[in-house]
Amino acid sequence: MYKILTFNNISTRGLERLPRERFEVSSEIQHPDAVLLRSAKLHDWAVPDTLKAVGRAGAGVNNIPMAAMNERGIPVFNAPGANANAVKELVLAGMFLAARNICPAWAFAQTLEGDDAAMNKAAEAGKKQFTGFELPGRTLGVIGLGAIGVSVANAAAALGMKVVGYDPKITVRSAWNLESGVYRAQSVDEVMTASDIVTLHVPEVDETRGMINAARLAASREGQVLLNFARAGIVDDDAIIKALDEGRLSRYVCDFPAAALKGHDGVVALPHIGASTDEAQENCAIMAADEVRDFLETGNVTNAVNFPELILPRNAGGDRLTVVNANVPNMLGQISSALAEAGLNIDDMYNKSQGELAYSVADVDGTIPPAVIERLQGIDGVLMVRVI
Ligand SMILES: NC(=O)c1ccc[n+]([C@@H]2O[C@H](COP(=O)([O-])OP(=O)(O)OC[C@H]3O[C@@H](n4cnc5c(N)ncnc54)[C@H](O)[C@@H]3O)[C@@H](O)[C@H]2O)c1
Ligand SMILES: O=C(O)CC[C@@H](O)C(=O)O
Repeated sequence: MYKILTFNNISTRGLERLPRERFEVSSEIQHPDAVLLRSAKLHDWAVPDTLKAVGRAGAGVNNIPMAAMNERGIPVFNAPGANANAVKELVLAGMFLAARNICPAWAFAQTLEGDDAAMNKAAEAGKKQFTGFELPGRTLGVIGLGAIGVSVANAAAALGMKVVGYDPKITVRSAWNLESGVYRAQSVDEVMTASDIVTLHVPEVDETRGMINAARLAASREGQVLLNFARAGIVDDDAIIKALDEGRLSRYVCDFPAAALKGHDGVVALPHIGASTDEAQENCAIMAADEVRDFLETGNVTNAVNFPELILPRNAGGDRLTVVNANVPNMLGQISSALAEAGLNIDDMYNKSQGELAYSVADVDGTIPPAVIERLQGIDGVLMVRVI
């Protein structure tokens, strides 16, 4: 029986993928084999020795202590693209909100008083302050052309916008999916100066933290609208307020309320609802649950951000050994020697590496004795050993 600890509300459609006869799933489990979570922050969590996998029912993994997971040889699975449509739709809503001054116009309408005639008269008199602009012909800058960025870029192109995109590590898949008319910028600065509206779709990592800062905003196109449905840390909130006050930015629409932003007329801050649709929550939960289940039951890896993709069809017969180790020389030799010395033959084996980690799955022709497991665990650089 595998034990799965949940940290957030995970859609029941996802939890149903973990059959109760083989998986115990609860938010109060001790000694979990795996966790499923959304945005809960695990940085201060004492990682239990029993943990073998993390399933993030979403895209971003900045709430997970990746270094600690790598040190223990624990894969972190996520759900790439599973909430991209939900975020794209909210980004489009954000563009329309900003272009048509919908939030202040709505706030104004709520202040109207009197009978219908008086309200109508005041509405007609006041509406000129909310004159906006239309999107066709305007330039949208998209920073980060992954699942969400590509989806937003294509939708904006379909609305008649010019689109400028920047992503130095764009994948072949994203490049294939991207509208051919999207102009490829060479830098963040180029996007900032070329665009009427800029939208951010990068992960929060060291390289992107504080990416939109005072210098970049000072050089941006005057009156720009900035949309941030990626992560709070990518943007310097104090610099945003200054840019709004100076008119460099006309509106900042984001998914991340913060003290520095509160109460400013130019800010529309939503409560991190980019992925909050039934469809996205189900897609993410199903994908993460399937990935974690497959890893626990077969050792196969799909969509782990820190592990190589590895799928080895099960060779019927003996045990399956999985080993995670530091990506250094002579590990495979030591692993196969330990098996050979115990008289075990390897029927099938697959080894791959990614970054600092290497992962091996081997099907052997018998039962792996506890002494061999202990020996494997004792090899310098071996981080995790499992027999399935
Ligand atoms: N508001 C929400 O609820 C919500 C929902 C989903 C995702 N997100 C955030 O959006 C981010 C993007 O999601 P996604 O599904 O598109 O992820 P993704 O991995 O498909 O795409 C991210 C893209 O950013 C690019 N990138 C990385 N560093 C870059 C840099 N310095 N400059 C330009 N591009 C860079 C990558 O090459 C990649 O193509 C997530 O990491 C997450 O933080 C927020
Ligand atoms: O689970 C959520 O609601 C948010 C998820 C989102 O931030 C993500 O990175 O996928």
